[in-house]
Amino acid sequence: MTRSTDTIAALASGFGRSGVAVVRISGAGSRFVLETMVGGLPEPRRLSLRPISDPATGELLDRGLVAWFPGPHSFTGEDAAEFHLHGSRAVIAAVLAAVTGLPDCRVAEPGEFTRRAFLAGKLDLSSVEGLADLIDAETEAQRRQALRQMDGALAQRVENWRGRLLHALALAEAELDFVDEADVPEDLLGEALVDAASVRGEIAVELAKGRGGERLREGFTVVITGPPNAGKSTLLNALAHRPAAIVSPIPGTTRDIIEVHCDLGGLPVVLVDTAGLRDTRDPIEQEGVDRARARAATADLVLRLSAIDSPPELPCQDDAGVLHVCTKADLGTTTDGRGLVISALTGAGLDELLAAIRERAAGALGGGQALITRERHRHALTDTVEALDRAASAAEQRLPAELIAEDLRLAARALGRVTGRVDVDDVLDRIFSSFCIGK
Ligand SMILES: Nc1nc2c(c(=O)[nH]1)N(C=O)[C@@H](CNc1ccc(C(=O)N[C@@H](CCC(=O)O)C(=O)O)cc1)CN2
Ligand SMILES: Nc1nc2c(ncn2[C@@H]2O[C@H](COP(=O)(O)OP(=O)(O)OP(=O)(O)O)[C@@H](O)[C@H]2O)c(=O)[nH]1
Ligand SMILES: [Mg+2]
Repeated sequence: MTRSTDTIAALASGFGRSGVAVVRISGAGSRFVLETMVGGLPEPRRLSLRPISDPATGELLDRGLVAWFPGPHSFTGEDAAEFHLHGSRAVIAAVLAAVTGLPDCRVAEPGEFTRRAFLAGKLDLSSVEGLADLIDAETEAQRRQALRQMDGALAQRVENWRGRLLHALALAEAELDFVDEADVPEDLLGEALVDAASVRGEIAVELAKGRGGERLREGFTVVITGPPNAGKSTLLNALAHRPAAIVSPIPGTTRDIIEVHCDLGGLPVVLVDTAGLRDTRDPIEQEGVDRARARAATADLVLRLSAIDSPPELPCQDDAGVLHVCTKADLGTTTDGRGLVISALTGAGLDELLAAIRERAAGALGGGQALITRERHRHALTDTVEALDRAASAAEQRLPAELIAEDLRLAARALGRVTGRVDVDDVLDRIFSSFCIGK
């Protein structure tokens, strides 16, 4: 049903009512769509105001801006078109129905425009991922990282490494060709191994930088824990600036995990409210407590709350993953050694708490210069380093040059997975299925 030769159409702008909505079309039938719905092809790559009508009935559907992008110089590489419409549900629905009613035209699958752009060689796989991240970016730091990757920062670096490894491989193979001859020009294999070692070193530096790039995509997770009634939900609401969680004086109010995405000075932080930790006979509350413990175990940072008018859980020593917070400061004064002191009621201490979270997040997310932004990249680069290590140890053991060449080949191949030069089929569906429709 979903042929790659079909002409595809989709709403590219957000769903629901908007000022202007963009319907995108790509494929060989784009020309026919324009001829039948706007009476001809407008000037390429310019917006032209045109009446848009239903080809079946001739009824006017909207008066909008229309663009024509003849292939191969389009986003997908195919003939493509756009309708910039008045953004009502009715106009969008009518235009999409009209387009997809034409022969060999259908609604696009999620990510299908970008998939076609990739298959046409317009984007490499890491740029596709960067594009997906750019669409999902919620904060400034995420936008910068995504744009850098979309623009090829990772691809260029990986292609540089791969080119050098392919050169080293060529040297190793040349040595193979020379084995039977008396005068091997130089130590070709030795030179190949020196080059490979320098590539290995550069990749290892990137791998050693930590998971800042991956964390920046996902957000720095801060889990609020503590006994019932400590003021966890109240703190979440105060930091989120909205009543995301129910607050009440009854201990055991929160059961489900509640997540709020925040922008802390450009850094993505996911704040998580959890059930108060206590032993309980209520099976539903117990499930909440179990979930709270599990979530805290995977947090980047745990805020361990205790109210000033209840005994603290000693000791209150902060460590890399835990910050102790004493809540309800407006109710008392004995705060010695109980960590940061706040009152969600008066707002006291909240700025200090936010600064402490931001500082930890900034440390964990790195300087925003990471090349590795996904586990997929980390895997491929780790495989590359392992193959290069095998090549080096084979050389040390004076094993046949064929074996060394084979490991160099495997190393280059692992790098090729990052940009999608090799082994793409298994990752394509995974990457494109995370796209929204119209991209
Ligand atoms: N209206 C509209 N805005 C948009 C997009 C779009 O498709 N439509 N984009 C969609 O993501 C982004 C812009 N990205 C684009 C990337 C390449 C081409 C393109 O036509 N490339 C051709 C020609 C390049 C040129 O002549 O400068 C090519 O690569 O051959 C268009 C948009 C964001 N804004
Ligand atoms: N005076 C004062 N009361 C507070 C403060 N923060 C929370 N409270 C009150 O403490 C009670 C419990 O607050 P919650 O935020 O629901 O506490 P919780 O830790 O989420 O409780 P559970 O969901 O039951 O685990 C509510 O009545 C809040 O209004 C504060 O800073 N000062
Ligand atoms: Mg609560």
